[in-house]
Amino acid sequence: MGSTPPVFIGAEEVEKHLHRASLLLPALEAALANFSAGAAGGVVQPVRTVLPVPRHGGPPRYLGVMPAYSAADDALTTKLVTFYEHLKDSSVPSHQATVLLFDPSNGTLKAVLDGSVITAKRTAAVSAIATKLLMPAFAEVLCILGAGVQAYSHYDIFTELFTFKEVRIWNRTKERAVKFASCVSGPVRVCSSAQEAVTGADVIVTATMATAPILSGDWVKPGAHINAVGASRPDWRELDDELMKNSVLFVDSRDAALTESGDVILSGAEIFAELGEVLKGTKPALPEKTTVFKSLGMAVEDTVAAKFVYDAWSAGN
Ligand SMILES: NC(=O)C1=CN([C@@H]2O[C@H](COP(=O)(O)OP(=O)(O)OC[C@H]3O[C@@H](n4cnc5c(N)ncnc54)[C@H](O)[C@@H]3O)[C@@H](O)[C@H]2O)C=CC1
Ligand SMILES: O=C(O)C1=NCCCC1
Repeated sequence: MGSTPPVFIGAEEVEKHLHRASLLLPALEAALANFSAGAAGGVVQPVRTVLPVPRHGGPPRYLGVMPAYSAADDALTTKLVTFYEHLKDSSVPSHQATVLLFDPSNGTLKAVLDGSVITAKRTAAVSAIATKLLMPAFAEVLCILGAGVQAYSHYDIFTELFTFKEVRIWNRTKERAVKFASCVSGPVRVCSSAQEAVTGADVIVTATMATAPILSGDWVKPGAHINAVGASRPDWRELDDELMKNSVLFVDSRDAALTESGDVILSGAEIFAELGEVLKGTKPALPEKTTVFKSLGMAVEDTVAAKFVYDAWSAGN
């Protein structure tokens, strides 16, 4: 008797079962806390392997390999994600991902899932978790720097969960920011400079492919909260030294931040806590201070998201 072949769950099906990123919040909060509990939390997750794809004269290109096992969910996955700086005249997204879901009891591959929707939604949901804990009371202005895939997923969950009076966007190429403002469901102010967008903002999301700082500490309102989502290589930056050194720094994973984050490594900023430690209550949130959540993205976030989608898909089949 042959074994059952793995199912393929494409982007449309993933979107159907994960129409709102907020559906992932309980599973992600638990996964972050379990991760930060060490061995007792039952998360097995090495820092991702990132393979450069060399090509003479070309822009940076990488393949990331992200395995994780979560005992609480009894779920085993690995995500394969390529991230390529946009090639000129390419319509291909800069990030493309696939998640492989295994049966942990026997090692059999059960499903191959589109990972791009999962990556967009779980990243935004984790930023929303950080924001709920770290943003100042009475936050009124949301500012998004970058107008790509992550900008859209962050807009969706932030406007679902929080009540901002104003949303602002800036992008290096203004056309993309204008397109963003015309595509999303609510009013958005398109700003001509990052400084204009940031000034007076209470919550800031940086989600660009920048390799040098685009956000300066000078511009940031004291007490604001920043979700720093881009700059996932040790020599890439989104935030300047002043902001990194004068904020309270939260990360998803200390090991990953000290291996992969140019903003952390090159500024020498001290890490205050992992988000999971705040969720467990072993570290305080300090929302009255200026706070930075440096997000790098963790494999276990993909594990719980893939399990969520697979379970919903299985229930409907
Ligand atoms: N922390 C996490 O869990 C994750 C982080 N990311 C990172 O988030 C960032 C955004 O990802 P996506 O929205 O998928 O990418 P995208 O390619 O869809 O959008 C990137 C945006 O950055 C802008 N941009 C490109 N180069 C720039 C530069 N040098 N300076 C300023 N802006 C620039 C582009 O105009 C574009 O609007 C990337 O750095 C990506 O690697 C992506 C997935 C997960
Ligand atoms: O967590 C992820 O997935 C990614 N993080 C940084 C950039 C590539 C994808």
